[in-house]
Amino acid sequence: MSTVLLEVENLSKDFGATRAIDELSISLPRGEVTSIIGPNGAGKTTLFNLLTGEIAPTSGEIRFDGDRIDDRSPSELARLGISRSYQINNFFPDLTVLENILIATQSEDAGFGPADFLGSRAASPAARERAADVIDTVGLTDVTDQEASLLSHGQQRHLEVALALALNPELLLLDEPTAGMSPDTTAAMKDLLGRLSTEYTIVVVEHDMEMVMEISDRVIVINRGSLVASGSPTEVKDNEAVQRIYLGGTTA
Ligand SMILES: Nc1ncnc2c1ncn2[C@@H]1O[C@H](COP(=O)(O)OP(=O)(O)OP(=O)(O)O)[C@@H](O)[C@H]1O
Repeated sequence: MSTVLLEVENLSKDFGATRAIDELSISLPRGEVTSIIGPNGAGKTTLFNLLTGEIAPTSGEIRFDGDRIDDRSPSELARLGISRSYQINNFFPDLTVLENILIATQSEDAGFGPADFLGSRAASPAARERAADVIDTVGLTDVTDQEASLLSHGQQRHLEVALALALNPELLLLDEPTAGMSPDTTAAMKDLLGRLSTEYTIVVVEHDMEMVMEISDRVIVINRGSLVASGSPTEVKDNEAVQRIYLGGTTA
């Protein structure tokens, strides 16, 4: 088994005259936590959307476990073992935590949507067990039967991660998991990512530099769609080109 799980080679993405990703090549080892950082407009969200199949590249290749995936849809990628969390709320607000997770678990079957959901009691014992595991992992067991809309902001962000975990991924892509969180809930998310890092390969786009430095095995810095630096948090922090980009500032 190769140590490299995800490879990006000469990847470019143009939006009209804007080149958002410019001949980018990176490779992500299996089992590591990689954070992607860069200043506003650097191309982080575009790269994330390319990795998750939301948009197609203009040129270049993305490979997962050796196979090309740059022409695959998000649901095909989910079946291959790549799942993502969203910055925006991606759950059904009127359904409970358990019901949301059960829908995500079953949505691996093509075309399955909330209208096909017969209720949590109709779910198979295996699906219920998987859902309970995922809910326990993210620390939402106490609110299993609460409507998602009634959860706190921090709990809703944890539910977003749980939805990605419900698909049983190998690679977990997290889009700003601590966006808008208080220091307490940020600490809870940091704990969760620490626990998940023993089981999954994780890619995070994150603005909270303290968190990036704490949770990452590797940090990839991009600017204007190109690679600026890649290495351990300390290597990247000490890199002159990185320091120039951030002009001594501490936020992404
Ligand atoms: N759908 C689009 N249409 C046109 N231009 C786009 C589109 N999406 C992104 N861009 C442009 O591509 C470049 C990279 O944007 P992107 O959102 O990927 O950066 P980012 O690093 O995620 O920024 P931020 O930290 O501000 O979210 C920017 O110049 C942006 O204006």
